[in-house]
Amino acid sequence: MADILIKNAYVLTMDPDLGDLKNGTVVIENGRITEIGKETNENAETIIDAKHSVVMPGLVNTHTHAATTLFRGYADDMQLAEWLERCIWPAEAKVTAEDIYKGSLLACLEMIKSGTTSFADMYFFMDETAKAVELSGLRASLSHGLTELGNKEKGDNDLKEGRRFVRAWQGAAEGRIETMYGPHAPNTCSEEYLAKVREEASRDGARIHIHLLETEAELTEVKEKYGKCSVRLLDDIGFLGPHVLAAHCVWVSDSDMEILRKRGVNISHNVISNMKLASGIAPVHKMLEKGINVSLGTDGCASNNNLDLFEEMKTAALLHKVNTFDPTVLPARQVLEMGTVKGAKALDPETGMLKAGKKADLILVDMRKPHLTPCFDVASHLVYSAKGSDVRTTIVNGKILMDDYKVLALDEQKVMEETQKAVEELVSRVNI
Ligand SMILES: C[C@H]1O[C@@H](n2cnc3c(N)ncnc32)[C@H](O)[C@@H]1O
Ligand SMILES: [Zn+2]
Repeated sequence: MADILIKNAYVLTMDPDLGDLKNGTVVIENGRITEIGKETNENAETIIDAKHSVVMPGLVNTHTHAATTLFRGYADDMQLAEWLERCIWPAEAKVTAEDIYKGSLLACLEMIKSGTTSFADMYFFMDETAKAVELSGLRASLSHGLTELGNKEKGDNDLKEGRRFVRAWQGAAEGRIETMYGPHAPNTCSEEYLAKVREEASRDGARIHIHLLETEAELTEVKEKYGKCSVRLLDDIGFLGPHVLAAHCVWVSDSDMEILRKRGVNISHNVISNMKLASGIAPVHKMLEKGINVSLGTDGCASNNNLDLFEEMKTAALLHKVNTFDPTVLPARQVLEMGTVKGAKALDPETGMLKAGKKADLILVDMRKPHLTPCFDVASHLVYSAKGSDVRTTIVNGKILMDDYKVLALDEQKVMEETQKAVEELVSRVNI
């Protein structure tokens, strides 16, 4: 007998061979999708009637700082450098491991409730985020942020901690946790340091998560220091490859894009964070045209201010249309690909698509809502009309994390109350 049988669903498989199935079924066993089709004779321990719902792959958030839910709305409407240096970093200096645990749990809760089934994170006290991922049931690619900031000793200590974390948690939580190295950015880490991180990562067989050309200031700083931009700098030290996940890539030139394409680098587009911090507009349609793997990220809640990837999909679709004066760029299906298949390609290619053999990371979106009526085209609704709060059921690794709006692994009220309390104490310590 199978574990879960979903029936009477509109199944948006994101598999080009299968397409969408009206009135379809999905069978899940041992954490994987075993069957997809119109009908099945399978019986299952749990049967989900998905009438009036869309079943689709869970969304993949390829760049965030989960625990920064702690700083949601704490410092808005500022320049990135000033925002980091005057507000975020001083606050982060006072944060405890317990705060990070609570902030991460809140992030996991928010992601489960808004249909995100896996995410890539870069932060510190990462054991705490890993514990939150383990408890919540989500899938994640986690890295300890390495910020050298001109201080060799700090760089070495960060690298030591990053290495310890990579080795301690790789494959943990029934294989739901992947660990990565997380050098912060080419303007906060030196060339030698980046080369060292690259070497350590390849020795451990770990992948790398980095911020890349988020701001014009990074472009100028790196050019002044090295006589070339960040992408060339990284390429010249053999840093780039398909094992690299680069967040932002706002200030990339045509020749940078060519390098990123050739090296098979995965890009995380963080459209709302880039808009809020006024970092600029990443040339996403050009990157997609070149065949670069561009997925979506929310960035942290300090610069978004939520983790709702439905908002991210809509905003990405809209911004690139108005930026190019071309309403045909980033159509709904392509944006859905960025939120699912392309994100999965960056984090775990065994997810992101509903297909027999893939890991069972999927969501049910409730279509019986005023703002989703009538329905001509499901893909259009998911990108332009739906919200994270329309997700009614979330399944990761074949386990139901939210069942018809009820989160099973976490006590919602308690998670919110505890984070609120922790933040009040934290803010009284920072005193700015
Ligand atoms: C891992 C480190 O990255 C910082 N951080 C959070 N958001 C951004 C952003 N948009 N750009 C650069 N760094 C950021 C975190 O605050 C932490 O210090
Ligand atoms: Zn970031």
